[in-house]
Amino acid sequence: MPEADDAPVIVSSVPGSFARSVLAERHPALVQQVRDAFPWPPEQRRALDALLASCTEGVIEPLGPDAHDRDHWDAWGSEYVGRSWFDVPFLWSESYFYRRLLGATGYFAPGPWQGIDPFAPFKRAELLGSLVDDELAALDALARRPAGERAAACLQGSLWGNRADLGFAVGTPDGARSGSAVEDPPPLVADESDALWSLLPAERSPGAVRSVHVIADNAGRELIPDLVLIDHLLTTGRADEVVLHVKPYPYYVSDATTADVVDCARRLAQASGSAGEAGKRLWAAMGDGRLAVRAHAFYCAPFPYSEMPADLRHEFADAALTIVKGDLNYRRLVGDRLWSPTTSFAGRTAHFPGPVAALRTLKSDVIVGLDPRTVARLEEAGASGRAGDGANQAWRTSGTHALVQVRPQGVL
Ligand SMILES: O=P(O)(O)OC[C@H]1O[C@](O)(CO)[C@@H](O)[C@@H]1O
Repeated sequence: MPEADDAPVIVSSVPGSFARSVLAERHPALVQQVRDAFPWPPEQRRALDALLASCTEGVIEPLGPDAHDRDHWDAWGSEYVGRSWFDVPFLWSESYFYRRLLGATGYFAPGPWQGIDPFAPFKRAELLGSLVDDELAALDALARRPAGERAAACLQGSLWGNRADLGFAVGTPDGARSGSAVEDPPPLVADESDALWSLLPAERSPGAVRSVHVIADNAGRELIPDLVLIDHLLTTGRADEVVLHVKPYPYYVSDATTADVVDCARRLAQASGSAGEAGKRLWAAMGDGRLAVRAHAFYCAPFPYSEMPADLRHEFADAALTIVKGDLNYRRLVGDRLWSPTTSFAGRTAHFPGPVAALRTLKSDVIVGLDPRTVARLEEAGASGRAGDGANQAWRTSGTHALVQVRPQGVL
């Protein structure tokens, strides 16, 4: 696989590819699930049916003339209009699919369905589920452990929370996957946790305010451990303030919006024991500005982070560290291309305006920053960890593996 900047952009037209399966199987299944999840009026049902036909057999059509963001999407990809969804960059077609799905449900248009999150029933079921109760109760035992162990556990919880996303469950044979309560996770394929902590020492002399940014991924069982990690950073003095970046509208099924942050903070604050204490601290931190939420329009744009606008660049440049969560953010961070897995992570993230860490379980073909022995071991073992199971690339997409990769500023 190529290492140069001209590594092939991932498209969905390659038979048997992961990207093809997302468009051919996952998107139609999702349209059906959203259609069934609400008593939509006829107009929305017709629009969802039209989207289903378009994304499976049709071509990309422009947004309607009244769409508030028509100009944006014209600028972002008018050259794709009239082409098959499968033939354009995977990152673009997925992003546009979610934009169209929300358009079909009336999310953007003035009227009674405006602002209704079509994925809310799935998010709500997860947040109210007993798995969250178990994960919150586990925080009591964590509170009794030494500081170093607590830090490591908070980081692991946030990392493996990425395995619990709902979009990933759509179309999988078992319908859902285990999440942050991973019993016995395999070793990380890259573990630069020490470098991450070294950027945020707890002991330090008084000085400038230290900001940490977290680019969130999924709500629910991922965002709760993210918030626990944020609480840990704030209470241990590793961060003076945290900025949590979320999506400006529902996206990729379970991606967190501001409403989801509030729901998760409330779920924590209403829990008993250590979880409740953390929740109340987080609630207070949001109230006094030590925990701020941002929902920049760029987070739903179909582009890599190398193309982020100047105002976001400016924010990250001043951060002690930006933690980038999840698979989609990883694709946007390093570029949605078929890189050689040994391509340098520092090189691929050199565009990022400040120290950056990726916490991600592997759910797509994009991967960089591995050492050759790890690649050989993964390709030998396939997805399951059993040698010779015949699925030697599945480790990239199965969500069973995870990584912590860090680029401290200035290391290229
Ligand atoms: O929630 P995450 O970790 O960003 O994962 C979402 C992943 O799901 C997919 O969209 C497939 O549906 C991947 O392409 C994407 O990267």
